[in-house]
Amino acid sequence: MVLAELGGKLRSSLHRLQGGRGDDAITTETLDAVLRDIGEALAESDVRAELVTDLKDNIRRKVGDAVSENTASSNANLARQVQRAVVDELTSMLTPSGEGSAKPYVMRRGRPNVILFVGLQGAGKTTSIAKFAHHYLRRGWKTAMVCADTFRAGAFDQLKQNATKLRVPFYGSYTEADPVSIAEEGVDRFVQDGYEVIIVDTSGRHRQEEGLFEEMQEISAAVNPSNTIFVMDATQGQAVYDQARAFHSAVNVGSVIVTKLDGHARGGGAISAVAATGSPIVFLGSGERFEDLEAFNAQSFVSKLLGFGDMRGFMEEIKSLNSGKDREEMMKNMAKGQFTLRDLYKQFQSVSKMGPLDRVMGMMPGMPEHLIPKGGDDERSKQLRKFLVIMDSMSDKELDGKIDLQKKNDPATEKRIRRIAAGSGCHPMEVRALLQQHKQMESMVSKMGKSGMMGGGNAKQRAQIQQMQKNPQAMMKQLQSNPQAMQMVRFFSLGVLTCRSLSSSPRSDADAADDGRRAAGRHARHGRRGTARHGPDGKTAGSRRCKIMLHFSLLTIFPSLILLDADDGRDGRRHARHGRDARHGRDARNGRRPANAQHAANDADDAGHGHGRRDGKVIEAEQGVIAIPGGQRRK
Ligand SMILES: Nc1nc2c(ncn2[C@@H]2O[C@H](COP(=O)(O)OP(=O)(O)OP(=O)(O)O)[C@@H](O)[C@H]2O)c(=O)[nH]1
Repeated sequence: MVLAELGGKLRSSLHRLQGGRGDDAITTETLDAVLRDIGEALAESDVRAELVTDLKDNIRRKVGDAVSENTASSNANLARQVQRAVVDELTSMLTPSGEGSAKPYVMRRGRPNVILFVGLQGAGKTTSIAKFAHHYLRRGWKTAMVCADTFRAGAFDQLKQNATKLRVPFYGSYTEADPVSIAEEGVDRFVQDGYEVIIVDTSGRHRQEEGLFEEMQEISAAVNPSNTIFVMDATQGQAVYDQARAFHSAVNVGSVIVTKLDGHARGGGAISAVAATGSPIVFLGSGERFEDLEAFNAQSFVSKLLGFGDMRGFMEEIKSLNSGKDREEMMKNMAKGQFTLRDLYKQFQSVSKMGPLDRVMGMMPGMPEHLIPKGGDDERSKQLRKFLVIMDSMSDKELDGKIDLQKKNDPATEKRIRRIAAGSGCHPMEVRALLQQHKQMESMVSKMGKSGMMGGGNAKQRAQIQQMQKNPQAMMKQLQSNPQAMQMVRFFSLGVLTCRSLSSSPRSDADAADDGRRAAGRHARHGRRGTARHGPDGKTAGSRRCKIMLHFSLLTIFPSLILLDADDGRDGRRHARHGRDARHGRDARNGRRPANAQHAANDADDAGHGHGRRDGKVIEAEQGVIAIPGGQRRK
C-alpha cells in the first residue's frame, strides 16, 4: 500500500490521544508528543521542513487552547478535535495552494480529450499512459494512444506493446523523425474517428535540455491539448518541487501523476512538494501493472493514510463502474429481498473491474484490518473468473432463480449441476460451493430487504435511508450500529475465522500436504477432473475459497447498501427492459452457451478488462500499428 510506513507512524502518534488508560487527560505534553511524532514521521518521508513547521503551528493554533484549558466536555471529544485538526492540516498540506493553483481537468464524455504526457526521462510516462488508458477503458471511454517520443529507441515499441495488451489503437512511426508531425497526425486521426481519450506520449527530457523543452512546447502548440499531465518520479522526494515548477513554466501543466510510490519512503515529500507548486495531483502510480494507479484526492488520501477508510473514493469507484440502469434494477430486487445468481454475476463483473481488492477494501471505513486481503490478487482474480465461467454455463432460468438449483437429493438438479460443471470445466463440488455461497448472500439480502435497509421499508425507514445517502460516513456508522448489518459482517467474519481455524489447526503442514497428495491421487484414480483440496502450503482449498468469497461478498453487498438510489421512489417507471441477453454470447435459438470452457474463460478475462462480449459488443479488431515498419530511429 502507498506510503504504508508513514501511515503506520501517523496512526500510532494519534493513538497517544487515547492514552494508556481511558481516564487519562489529554495535556499540552500529550499534544506536544503527538506533534513531535507527526513531525518526525513527515520528515522521514522527506516532507520539507517549512511545511512540517507550518503544519504543527496550525494544529497548535487550532487546538492548543482547548488542550491547555481542557475546555472540551470529555477526553474523547478533545481527542476527536485534535484528530480533526491533524486530518485538516495534512489535507491542506497536500492540496494545491498558492498563486496560479489549478483545479484538476474534468474529462468530458462524447468529445475528444487530448491528454499530453510530459516529464523527465524514466519518470514513468509510458507506463503511466498505459495505466491511464486502462483506467478510462474500464469505465467505457473510447481511448487511443499516440507515440510522439521519437527520441528514445524502444519508446514506440513499449507503447505499442501496452496498447496491444489493452486493445487500444495507437499511432506512431518507426521512420518519421519529427515528433510534432506524428503528434498532430495521430491526434487528427483519432479526433476524426470519434475517440474520447487521446493520449500523447512525448520524449523524456532533462531540465537542462532546452531543445527538448522547445520540442515539447511545439507539440503542445500543434495538438492543443485539453490537459497536460506532468509525470514525476516520487523517489526524487522534495527535489521534485523545482522540476514541477520548471515544467509548469514551460508548458501549462494541468495535472500531475506521481509514480513509483510503491513503498518508497520519500513519497510524502514528493506529494507535498507538488502540491506546493499549485498543480493538482490526479493519480498516484504504485507499481508496474496496469491496475497500479490510484485516483488522488487529498482528503481521501489522508483519511486512508490515517486508517479511517475512504468512503468518498469508494463510492466514486463503484459509481463509475456500475451503470445506473443495472444498479437501479438490482436495488429494486434487493429491496424485495431478492438476490439472484444473475445479480451475483453482475456484482462479480463489477468487482473484477475494480482493481486490486486490498486497495478497494482498504477504502471501506471501519473495515477490520484482518478482513482486508493481503498480497497478490492472482488467486482471487482466478477464482472470480472461475465463478463467472460457472455462471456462464447456467441457463437464463437458472440465473434468474426460476429453476431452483438448491434442491437437495433431486436427480434433475444433480444433473443440472453436472451439466454446469462440464460446461465450465470444473468439478461439481465447485458449482455447489458457489451455489452455497449465493444462498448465504441471498438470505442476508432477504433479511436486509425485510428490515427496510434496502429501501423497501416503511416511510420512516425510507426517509432515514435517504438522509443517510446524503452523508455516506453517517451511513457507514449507521450500518455499524444496525444489528442486521453487523450480523452480516459478523457472519462473514465468522466465515473467515472458521476458515482460519481450519487452516491453522495443529496438524502440520506436512500432514496437510500429504492429504493434498492423497486427494489428488484419489481424483486421479477415479479419473476426476477436480483438483486436490489440500494444497502443499497446508491450507485447505475450502479455506482459501471461503476467504475469497468473503472478500467478494463484502464488495458485493456493501456497495449496494451504500448506493441505494436517492430516486428509489420512482422505481417501476424507469426499469430496464430485460430483452434478449446478449451478454453471454449465447445461442439465441436454444439458449445454450458455448460448451468450450476455454472460450468462456477468455470471455471472462475480457470482461475483467472491460472488453467483454457480455455487454453485447464485439471486440473490434482495431489494434494495429499505423506506422511504416523499418527505417532508423533518431538518436
Ligand atoms: N515500481 C514502479 N516502477 C514504475 C512505476 N512507473 C513506472 N515504473 C518503471 O519505471 C521505468 C521507466 O518507466 P517508463 O514508463 O519507461 O518511463 P518514461 O518516462 O516513459 O521514460 P522515457 O521515455 O525515457 O522518458 C520502467 O522500468 C517502469 O516499469 C511505478 O509506479 N512503480
